[in-house]
Amino acid sequence: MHFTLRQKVLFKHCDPAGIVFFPRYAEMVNDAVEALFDEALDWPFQVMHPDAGVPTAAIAMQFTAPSRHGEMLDLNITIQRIGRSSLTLQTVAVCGAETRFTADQTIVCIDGAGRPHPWPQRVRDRIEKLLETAT
Ligand SMILES: CC(C)(COP(=O)(O)OP(=O)(O)OC[C@H]1O[C@@H](n2cnc3c(N)ncnc32)[C@H](O)[C@@H]1OP(=O)(O)O)[C@@H](O)C(=O)NCCC(=O)NCCSC(=O)c1cc(O)c2ccccc2c1O
Repeated sequence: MHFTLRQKVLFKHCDPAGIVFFPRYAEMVNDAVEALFDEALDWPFQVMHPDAGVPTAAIAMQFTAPSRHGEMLDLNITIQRIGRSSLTLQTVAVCGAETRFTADQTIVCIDGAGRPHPWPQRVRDRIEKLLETAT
C-alpha cells in the first residue's frame, strides 16, 4: 500500500436503504486519487490543469460488504504499474478489518489537447520511489 485517504461515510453518500450508493464509491476513489497526486506526488490537480490531466481509461469495482452512515473507511491505494503514460492503481476500501470495495483502475496522463503524454520525469521519479516502498 502506498497511500491512504480516510473518508467518513456521510449522509450525502447514502441511498434510502441507508447504505452507500455505488456511484458515491467511484467519487471516493477519485477523491483518493486526487489526494494521492496532491500529497504524495506533489502534482495537485489544480496545478495540473489546464495543461495536463489524468482521466480514468478503465475501472472495475467489486463490492463485498455494505457501508453505513457514520462509518469510517480507509481507502488504501496501491500503485501497481507505471507505463509510458498510464498508471495502474488498486484502491481497497476497508472499515476496520472488513473490505467494503475494491477498485482496479488505469489512469492516463494527457496533455492539454487530451492526448496521452509521458509522465513528467519529476512525477515518474516520485511514483518509482513510492513503488520501492510498499507497506
Ligand atoms: C485515456 C485516453 C486519452 C487514451 O487515449 P488512447 O486510447 O488513444 O491512447 P493509447 O492507446 O495511445 O494509450 C495510451 C496509454 O493508455 C493506456 N490505455 C489506454 N486505454 C486503456 C484501457 N482501456 N485500459 C488500460 N490502459 C489503457 C495504454 O496502455 C497506454 O499506456 P502506456 O503506459 O503504454 O502509455 C482516451 O482513451 C480517452 O480520452 N478516454 C476517455 C477518458 C475519460 O473520459 N474518462 C472518464 C471521465 S474523465 C475523469 O474521470 C477524470 C478524472 C480525474 O480524476 C481527472 C483528474 C485530472 C484531470 C482530468 C481528470 C479526469 O478527466
